[in-house]
Amino acid sequence: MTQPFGRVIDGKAVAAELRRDVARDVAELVASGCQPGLAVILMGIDPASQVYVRNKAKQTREVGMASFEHRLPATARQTELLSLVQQLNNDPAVHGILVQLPLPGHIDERIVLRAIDPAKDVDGFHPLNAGLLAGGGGGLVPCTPLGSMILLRSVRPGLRGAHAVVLGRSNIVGKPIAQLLLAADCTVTVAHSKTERLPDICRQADFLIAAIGRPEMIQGDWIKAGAIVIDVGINRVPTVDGKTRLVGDVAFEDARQRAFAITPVPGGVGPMTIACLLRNTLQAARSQSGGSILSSAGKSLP
Ligand SMILES: Nc1nc(=O)c2c([nH]1)NC[C@@H]1CN(c3ccc(C(=O)N[C@@H](CCC(=O)O)C(=O)O)cc3)C=[N+]21
Repeated sequence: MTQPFGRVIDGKAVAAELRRDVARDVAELVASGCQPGLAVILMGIDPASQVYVRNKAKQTREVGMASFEHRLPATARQTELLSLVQQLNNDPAVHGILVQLPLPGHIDERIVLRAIDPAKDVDGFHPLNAGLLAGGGGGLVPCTPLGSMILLRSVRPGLRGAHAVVLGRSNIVGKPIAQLLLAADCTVTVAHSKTERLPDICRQADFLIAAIGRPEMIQGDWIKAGAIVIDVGINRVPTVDGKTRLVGDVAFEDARQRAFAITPVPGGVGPMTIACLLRNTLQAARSQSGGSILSSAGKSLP
């Protein structure tokens, strides 16, 4: 018998399945003479970024894509970074470009993200892709929001009419997730650090998407009975024995008691982010080896 509450959503397994699908399609594309390629630019030595880049390069090769890594010192000038982006924009072997965030303080992130060819913008951060998402689809969708939607749909295929509460309003996660939920006919509330009576708003959520970056801030009694909780937070916190461990934005064990289903950290949204990056690279390679970036316009969002 399946349990009515406390189901843990296995992001690792769903991500592995998605990567298998991507690998199969990559093989097909390679057979037709195009190997998808993903280039990552890492500037400086942010620890979270290091983990991500390591996992990503390995998985890129595992699905049969070419992986290109470019490292710049934290002190490199913005013009140097921009000319590298330009070089990758013009490189036909590169179908996807990812500039690791955060960037050092002397770099204007907005200028850099706007310099990436929107057709190669596999993070989906370019304003053209953000605009296409707001307009209902057709561009490249940010990976973490895409992965969160796939996990949500893995336990609740029909999302229509449900009240989704998104905690966080970043351009990278909160806003694009809100757009995807709206496109799926949810009623969407976007809450953030200045929101008043946050626990009460959370208690109204059929779907609670936590993307605020505060370790275990969301308490068990903020969760509506039977809600689905997607925890996007990846926070490294110290343990008693002097090591560190990863926790989400949600107090997992307490929330699990009340939720219908919940994503763990690690092993939830994180692995989906990388799998979706590969999916986006495949999509980008396809449109560059044939159609335009708008060729999938009208195609339904996840
Ligand atoms: N342009 C850009 N795009 C990004 O998508 C991006 C970025 N910059 N900068 C850094 C953050 C961080 N990020 C992670 C993705 C997956 C895991 C992941 O797979 N985490 C594993 C655990 C890994 C571990 O054990 O440390 C998990 O949650 O199960 C972690 C972190 C993407 N980021």
